[in-house]
Amino acid sequence: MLITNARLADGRRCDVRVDGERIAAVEGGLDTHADERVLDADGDLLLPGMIDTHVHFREPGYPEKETWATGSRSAAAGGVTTVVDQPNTEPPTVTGNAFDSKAERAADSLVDFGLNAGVTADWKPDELFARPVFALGEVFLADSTGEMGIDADLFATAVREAADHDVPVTVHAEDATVFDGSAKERDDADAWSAYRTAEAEAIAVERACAVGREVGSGVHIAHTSTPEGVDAANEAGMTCEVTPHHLLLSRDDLDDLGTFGRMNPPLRSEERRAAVYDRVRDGTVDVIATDHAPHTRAEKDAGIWDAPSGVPGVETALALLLEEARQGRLDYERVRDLTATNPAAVFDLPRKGRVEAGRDADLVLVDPGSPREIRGEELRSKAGWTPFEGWNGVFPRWTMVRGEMVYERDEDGERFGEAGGENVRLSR
Ligand SMILES: NC(=O)N[C@@H](CC(=O)O)C(=O)O
Ligand SMILES: [Zn+2]
Ligand SMILES: [Zn+2]
Repeated sequence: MLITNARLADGRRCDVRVDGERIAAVEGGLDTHADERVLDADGDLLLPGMIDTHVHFREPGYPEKETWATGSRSAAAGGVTTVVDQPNTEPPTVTGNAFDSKAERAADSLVDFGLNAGVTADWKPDELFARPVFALGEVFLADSTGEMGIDADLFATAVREAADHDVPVTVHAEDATVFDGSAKERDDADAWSAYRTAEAEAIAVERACAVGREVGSGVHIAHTSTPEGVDAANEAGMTCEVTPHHLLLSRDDLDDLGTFGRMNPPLRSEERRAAVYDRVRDGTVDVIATDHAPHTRAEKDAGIWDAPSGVPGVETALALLLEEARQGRLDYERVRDLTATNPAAVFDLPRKGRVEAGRDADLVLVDPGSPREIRGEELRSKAGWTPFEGWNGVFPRWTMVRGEMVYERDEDGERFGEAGGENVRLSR
């Protein structure tokens, strides 16, 4: 297959030859081979597919919230070619059997995937590390959906075990001992942000990084929501990720969002949001990941202390970032690095993350000048809602995973490919 007349994030014009699952060449003026399929990119932007290192696809256990089939369609339509699933399913992914049963469900995935292993008091590290685990994580330092919060001793043990097996660790860093209990008297949506304080994140990030340094290994901080958290991770020499919702939404949006804006860590002040954005723009933040955490409308439509935490996001992340780039607030190379090149480097995926000969043909084509309005009910996630209702997003014309089209949109409508996703820790 030859993709002609593409523009890369760095502005280069080129053709891209795809041979089977891999990129064979990236050059200007490649000649078409006999019988070769030609895809004209019409000068549009060709990016490496997004590697979303943080999704909750909910199987096994909660198929009413999401399945691998629906979650991965949402990913494909959003330009995400690899997803990494988190362990707070039912059963939690803390034993060999639980990992195996999740791997069976993941066979429904349209896109490539990683499967994380979790840590609870009764986890089985030997069983887990004998399997193709993507990372240990998210390791919960405080309770979130699934109530998998653990204590400091178990965390230190877990980081040591992971280092022994050369497996990366990702951390949900909040410290419940510094949550503000006085907020519990309120029942407005902002009470959640008042309760789970910014300080609770900073303290937990520092603690997690200190353990990483002691053990002599890296930890990756999931969904950092404050400039203090980002800076603490960065100063300790660790990596971190930011979600689109912490980048683009703040406590000021909670009047509109209500309990649909409840997530962990919670939305922060407009000042903190803007400071996080600065750190995303200047490269202090390594990765954008969605923490795609679908819950049904019915579940979210509850009081602030009863609604589950989490928002969907795998389909809208890259589209929102490309709209930020269209508006001139980010550049395309930064978007590429945050969504593909950096996650591939941080999590050691040498075949992913770049439009370069030898890498997997995980590719997304977008017309960067043509945004579309986001409508929750049109997204493929079972959630059927989004905190970005009515925002603009620049969505893919097509998405390809290892040379296979998984999503295409044109004047004739939309088409999805077949389930063919592979575990990225196998055979690599
Ligand atoms: N972020 C959330 O608010 N919720 C996540 C869990 C998590 O990532 O902490 C979920 O699984 O629902
Ligand atoms: Zn989390
Ligand atoms: Zn999460």
